[in-house]
Amino acid sequence: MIKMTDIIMDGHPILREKAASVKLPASQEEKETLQEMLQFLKNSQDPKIAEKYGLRPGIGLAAPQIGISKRMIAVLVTDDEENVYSYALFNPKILSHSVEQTYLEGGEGCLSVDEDIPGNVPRYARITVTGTDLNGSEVKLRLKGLPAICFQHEIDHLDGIMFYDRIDKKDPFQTYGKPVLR
Ligand SMILES: O=C(O)C[C@@H](Cc1ccccc1)[C@H](O)SCc1ccccc1
Ligand code: NI
Repeated sequence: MIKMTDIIMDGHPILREKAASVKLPASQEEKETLQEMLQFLKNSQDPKIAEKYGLRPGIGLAAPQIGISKRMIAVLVTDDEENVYSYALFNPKILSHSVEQTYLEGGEGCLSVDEDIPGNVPRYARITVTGTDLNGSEVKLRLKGLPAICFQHEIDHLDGIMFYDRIDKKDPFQTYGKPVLR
């Protein structure tokens, strides 16, 4: 199982690389890794398991964060209407996005960053994402709210972008449209 000791921390060069596309169909090993990434999120959101293994709750994880520079992400997030988004995708890509922006009220965090970095992170309010799931099927998702922010955070990891790169240095608490409440 993936534990916090498997998470690569900020400063490691792999978090600044552009991850390689996964040649499809994915290998058995790549499928097992992606499945383990989703399982980590489930474990991290289970109070008993998280407590037992000292897991930080996570709603997303990108393969570079476990030392694998491949375009693979897992997302396990609930939106404000209690819809659960549980996805493990190869080669996720933002196909289109709104002009309208948003930001997560209170700022963002990252499993690869221990310290709190204050500031609002501008994100697209709505995105259309595609990718290939563990069964090899193409998935197309239209997202808004926290799921949209989460997918953008994870896809940024595949391009070597950390959330704090996007915080305005001159005015970190600048707002971007209507906030997504935690
Ligand atoms: O480091 C990661 O990629 C996982 C992040 C993803 C994330 C951070 C901020 C906003 C959206 C996604 C972790 O899940 S940080 C923990 C967390 C938990 C609930 C809500 C926001 C952040
Ligand atoms: Ni992160």
